[in-house]
Amino acid sequence: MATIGFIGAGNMAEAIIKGLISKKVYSCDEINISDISDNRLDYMKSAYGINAFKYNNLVVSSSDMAVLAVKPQIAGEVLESLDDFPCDKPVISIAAGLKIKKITDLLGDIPVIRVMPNTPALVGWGAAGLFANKKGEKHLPDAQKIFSAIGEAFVLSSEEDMNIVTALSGSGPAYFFLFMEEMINAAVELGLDEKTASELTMQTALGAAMLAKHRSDAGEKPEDLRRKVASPGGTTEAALKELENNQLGAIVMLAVSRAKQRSEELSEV
Ligand SMILES: NC(=O)C1=CN([C@@H]2O[C@H](COP(=O)(O)OP(=O)(O)OC[C@H]3O[C@@H](n4cnc5c(N)ncnc54)[C@H](OP(=O)(O)O)[C@@H]3O)[C@@H](O)[C@H]2O)C=CC1
Ligand SMILES: O=C(O)[C@@H]1CCC=N1
Repeated sequence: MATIGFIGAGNMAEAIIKGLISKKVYSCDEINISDISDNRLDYMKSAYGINAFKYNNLVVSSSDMAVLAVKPQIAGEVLESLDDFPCDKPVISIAAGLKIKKITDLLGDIPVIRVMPNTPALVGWGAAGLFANKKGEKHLPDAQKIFSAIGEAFVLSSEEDMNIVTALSGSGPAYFFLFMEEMINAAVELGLDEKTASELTMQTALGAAMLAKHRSDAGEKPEDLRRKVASPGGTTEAALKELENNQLGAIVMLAVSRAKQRSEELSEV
């Protein structure tokens, strides 16, 4: 699929790039990156055999599609520094909170596709929300192809929804990792060795996610599956009561709302 260039080659760009190479969506020589850090460029070049550039402008001019993958706080200054941006070159922005309007204010009336990916893209299990401006709509199939190759891609009906998607699936992997960390800690504190605790936790998380995904086709929801684990008067019921009594639902609501609010705040920087 022609060439793709990443402005900023950090954690999320690496997850996408590794996914794209392993799924053969792009070959290594069709992927360009730029980054402020020479060490990072050297690492990415040697790890993936892709083309590394010191200057963001060179990545734009060498690529058919540009992916903006720097932190939202510096996205404005990075965009301002891109000279004479071609009016027909599509930009995929993965920066949390960064609105399409800010991008077109700085680069002109160009095709823009906002995407909120997540790091499981690294292993082909990403989840991404996409929204394009009018000019970007014709590039949406290409963007969907890219993000479906490394997971699942969902086109959103409004740009506003991007803040919720950011709080849900963009940040979401971290919530599950924290839950896994806490499960491992609990098992270790109760006397299990760390390796066994860690492997059992990971396999359980994977199994639960796979089961939920498979059974959703048959109309079964996570709450139905939860009930099948919790035998009346059994161990799971005892544990779930503790989670409920300690307001797990309210804590999750608070966390996801705060992430959404932070995404909205990042639109203002
Ligand atoms: N991490 C995640 O799970 C997700 C992140 N995102 C979004 O992806 C974007 C990148 O996040 P993430 O990969 O985590 O962040 P990182 O900090 O890991 O990556 C950003 C990279 O850009 C580099 N950089 C800094 N300034 C410039 C510049 N002027 N020109 C070119 N490169 C520069 C940084 O270098 P240095 O570190 O030296 O400053 C760093 O290597 C963010 O906008 C974030 O909102 C979206 C979904 C999920
Ligand atoms: O934490 C962040 O701001 C980024 C966006 C979603 C995941 N990581």
